[in-house]
Amino acid sequence: MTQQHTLRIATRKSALALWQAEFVKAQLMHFHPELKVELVPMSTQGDIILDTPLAKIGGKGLFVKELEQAMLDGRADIAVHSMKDVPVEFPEGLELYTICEREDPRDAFVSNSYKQLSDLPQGAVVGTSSLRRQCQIRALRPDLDIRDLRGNVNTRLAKLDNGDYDAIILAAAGLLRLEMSERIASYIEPELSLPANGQGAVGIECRSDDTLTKSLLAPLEHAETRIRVLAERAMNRRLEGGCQVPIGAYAQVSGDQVQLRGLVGAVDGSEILRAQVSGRSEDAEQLGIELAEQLLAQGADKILAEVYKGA
Ligand SMILES: NCc1[nH]cc(CCC(=O)O)c1CC(=O)O
Repeated sequence: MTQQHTLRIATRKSALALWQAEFVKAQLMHFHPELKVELVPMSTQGDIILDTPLAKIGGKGLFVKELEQAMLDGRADIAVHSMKDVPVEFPEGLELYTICEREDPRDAFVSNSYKQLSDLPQGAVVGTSSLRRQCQIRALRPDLDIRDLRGNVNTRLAKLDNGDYDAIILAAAGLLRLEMSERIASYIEPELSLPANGQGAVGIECRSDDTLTKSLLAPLEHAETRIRVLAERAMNRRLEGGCQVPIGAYAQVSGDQVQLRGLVGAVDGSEILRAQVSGRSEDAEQLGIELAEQLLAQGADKILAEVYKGA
C-alpha cells in the first residue's frame, strides 16, 4: 500500500448510516494510521420514497442498490450497511466481506408517556412499519391501534413527539449509536419481540476481487457476531424472506454452541409459529436452514404466501 492510498466508503445520508460509516472509518484509521478514508454520501430510492410502506415499493434492496452501483463503477470501495437491511443475495462481483461487532439487538419501546408495552391503555396508537414488530405486538396486545411509521430515526421520533402516536418501536441499536439512549423507555426482550435477522450488526460489502481492500478490512471482523448473523440470515434465506416480512430470527453464542430462535407470524398476530435449534457454531448456517424447515413444516409457507398476496 502506498502512503496516499484512499479508501472510499459509499453511505446513505441518514444520521444512522453516517454514524455507521464514520465508525468504520475510525476503525480503519485506527488499524491503518497511514490510510486515507473518505465518505461518499448518496441518496437511495429507499430514502427518496418516504411515504409508502416498503413492502409495496420493492423492499429492502432499495437502500443498497445505489451503493452497490457505486462500488461496481469504482466510485467507492466499500459500503457500510445495517445487516438487517442487506438482501440475502449479492450482485455478481460484490460480496459481504466483514461483519463487525453487534450492538444491542433488541427492539426498544419509545414513548413520552408510558414505560412499557403493558402500560399502554386500551386502543393506544403504536407506530411501526415493520411487519415483524406488528405481528408480535398484535399477538400480545390485540387491542392496540398499530399504524405505519416510516422515515429515518429522527423523523420517527419527531412524529412521536408531535403526538401522532402514544408509543413507537425502534431498534435499540440505532438509538444507542446516535446517543439517544434516554429515548428508550424500555427494552423489549426477545421473548416478547424476537429481533430481525442481523439487527444491531453492521456489515461491510466490497468488490470480490479487491484483495487490497479486503486486507484492510480484515481486523474489523467480529467472529461471534458473524456466527450469529450467518445463522439468522440462513434461516431467512431458506424461508425466502425476501423483502419486508413478519420473520424474527435471533441467535446467541455460548462457548462453541449456537442457539437460534425463529418465528413466522401472520401480520394480524392471529397466528405465530416458533421454533428453536442449537448446535455447533461451525454449523451455524445449517442450523438456520434446519430451523426454517421446522417452521415450514408447521405451515410458515402458507402464512408467508398470505403476506405476499397482501403486500
Ligand atoms: N429498518 C431500518 C433500520 N435499519 C437498521 C436499523 C437500526 C440499526 C440496526 O438494526 O443495526 C433501522 C431502524 C429501526 O429498525 O428502528
